[in-house]
Amino acid sequence: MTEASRTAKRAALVYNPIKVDADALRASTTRHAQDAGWAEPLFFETTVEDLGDEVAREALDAGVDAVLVAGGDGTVRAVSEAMSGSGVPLTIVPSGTGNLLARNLRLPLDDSDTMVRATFEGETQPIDVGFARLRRGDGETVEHAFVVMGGMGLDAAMIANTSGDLKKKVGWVAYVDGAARSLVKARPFPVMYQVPGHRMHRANVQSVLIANCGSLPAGLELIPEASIADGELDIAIFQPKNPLGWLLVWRRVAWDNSVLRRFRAGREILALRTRDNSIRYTKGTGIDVAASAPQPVQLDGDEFGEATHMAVRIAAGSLLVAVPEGHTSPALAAVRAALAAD
Ligand SMILES: Nc1ncnc2c1ncn2[C@@H]1O[C@H](COP(=O)(O)OP(=O)(O)OP(=O)(O)O)[C@@H](O)[C@H]1O
Repeated sequence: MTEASRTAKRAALVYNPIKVDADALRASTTRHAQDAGWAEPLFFETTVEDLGDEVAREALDAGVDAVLVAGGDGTVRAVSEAMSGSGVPLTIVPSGTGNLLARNLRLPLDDSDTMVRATFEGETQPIDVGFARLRRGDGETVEHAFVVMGGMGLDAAMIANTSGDLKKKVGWVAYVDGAARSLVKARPFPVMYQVPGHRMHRANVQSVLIANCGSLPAGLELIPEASIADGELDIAIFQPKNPLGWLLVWRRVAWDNSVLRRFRAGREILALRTRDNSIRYTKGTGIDVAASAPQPVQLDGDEFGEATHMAVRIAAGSLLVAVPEGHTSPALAAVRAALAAD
């Protein structure tokens, strides 16, 4: 090893081999690393057993200066979990059907070369990461991160009921099919929930959704105010009274939030609808939700089994993401403004 290669910076690429063109991505990472004077990159593949968190920790232990992740939302979630708090920047190379984090950061979705280059020449921005500690029915606890959103109840059941084959064919539209099948069995369940600094509530809910950012594919805005860098989580408590109530929820999610909000007249219509309390929004640095019976949980669109208790906290600004030079998005612009004001 030469003196130069010992002191040069090094990147690691973590990728899901069933989701990406591995040869092309490795070649592009090597080429951009060389151009920037960095050492030969390290390459790690995810496996069915390790969705990416273990190899990302291996890369961090090897002392890398940057990590790139290429895969679907599950891979991005797992790698972000390992990288949170490390101070090492993460580049998201969009590769799945959802690309939820990349969409929320308004990153280019079809230009992996630009994202790879951002690792070596771009800028970094801190974003928040959510952590959900789940207590299982048998008392066991596990903690996992989410970068986009987590939830307990119907939203998780909907994901569990979504066929993988259909998702491959039609992408996120498949969740509508999952939702339809879950709705047939949907029963509200009683929970106690508390946001730090607020009183405890008791409610019959169909779903509790906790968002770090608010955009879903197809232009749906689930929690439009959710910002990925405000140090707070946006929480939606779904309390439809009956299956028809879900039509109201979907109307609000798909129509009100995505369409009406863009127009002033639309915003006036929205204001008139606040009496319909099928969704209650709140905000906080976390939430504790206790259910009387185990309920399904999802994190960033992947099933995480059932839990009786979910304690969610935010690790504010704990993940550094690489963005192309000069890149901005509403969420990142807000962070820059806040940093400039300090
Ligand atoms: N080496 C591998 N061989 C086979 N399957 C793998 C391998 N590595 C990961 N997987 C599988 O890939 C899935 C994770 O995929 P990933 O999150 O990258 O995409 P996705 O869930 O389809 O995301 P999206 O919803 O964005 O398309 C897991 O089911 C995991 O078991």
